[in-house]
Amino acid sequence: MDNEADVFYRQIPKVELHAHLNGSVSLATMEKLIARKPHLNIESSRTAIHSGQCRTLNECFQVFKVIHQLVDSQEDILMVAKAVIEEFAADGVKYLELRSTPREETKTGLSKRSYIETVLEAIHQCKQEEVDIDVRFLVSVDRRNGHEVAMETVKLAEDFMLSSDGVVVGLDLSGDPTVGHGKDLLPALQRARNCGLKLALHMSEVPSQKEESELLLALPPDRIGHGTFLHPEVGGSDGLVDKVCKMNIPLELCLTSNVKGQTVPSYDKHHFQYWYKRQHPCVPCTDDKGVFCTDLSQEYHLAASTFGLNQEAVWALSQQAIQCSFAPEALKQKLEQRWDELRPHILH
Ligand SMILES: CC(C)=CCNc1ncnc2c1ncn2[C@@H]1O[C@H](COP(=O)(O)O)[C@@H](O)[C@H]1O
Ligand SMILES: [Zn+2]
Repeated sequence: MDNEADVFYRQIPKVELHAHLNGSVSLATMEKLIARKPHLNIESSRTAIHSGQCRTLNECFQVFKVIHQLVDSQEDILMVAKAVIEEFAADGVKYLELRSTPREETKTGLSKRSYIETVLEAIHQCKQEEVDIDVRFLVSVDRRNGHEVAMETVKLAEDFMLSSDGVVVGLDLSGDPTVGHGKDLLPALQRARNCGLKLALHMSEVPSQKEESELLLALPPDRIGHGTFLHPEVGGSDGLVDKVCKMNIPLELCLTSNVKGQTVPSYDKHHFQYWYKRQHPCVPCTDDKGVFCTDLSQEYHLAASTFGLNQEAVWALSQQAIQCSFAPEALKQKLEQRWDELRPHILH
């Protein structure tokens, strides 16, 4: 990618709505963690998928297991979360919704509650240090862990929504899409929705989740992660597409993640095209910038170069993401203003 274009994508203000904390850990931070835990004997090549490499979905999920071994104490989480926030800010991200699955680790005394508290502390410290980014947090439910854990996580998210000064805004449903069924998690997701948590749900990330997607759409979610197999050309249906369009549910689209995870065969076949052509709200996101060796500027650059978007269109894409966020109205307005002020300096 040439330099001049690179500068443009880095300069434009951006909104990141789909970033898993432990998948976003950079190589530099990973090396610090590895140095802290030499006994684990983990090589940094095992925690990322480099350019040109592709892995099966199953292999990708193994990577998270390795990372979780390296990030298992409050000290680790604080370091990782601060670094991730600072890196997004350095990439020109002005508003970030970070998501993570609360975990407990008996050997380090980590509880699910202290896990969330530590992420919130990292967000707080970045604010105090005047890192130029607004951060909100989504609590993740790992679909693999079933109904009971999901319900427990929702209750925790509810508590923090009420006590975190508006930092905890929603719930994410994620985890290996080939494991578990969304129908078992409906009561927990319904409860989250009823108490005012926003829902960002991974949906149709793999084929043959049509029935599950129907059920999840009935909630309905406030945003959809991936939605790779929703449309009829790839085994979804017009019915699913109609619902998503009628309810105007934004899609979080992660090009590199889908290509490296091999759910999409190549960039030009990415479903960004399908939805963008329909003028449906599409938000480019990184998913796991550490694991997939990308950043948000690169994702915008890829979308633009693959689908022929000019600078105006790229700007509109990044601005549209503000309205797709779970930020309160006042913050959305502040961000819109920021975009308007920056525009004449960046767009020529
Ligand atoms: C394997 C692959 C292609 C990944 C991209 N697609 C994904 N689909 C579903 N869940 C995900 C994905 N990437 C990350 N996650 C979730 O995020 C977790 C890592 O971040 P965290 O520990 O929640 O902070 C993973 O264990 C998984 O539960
Ligand atoms: Zn994801």
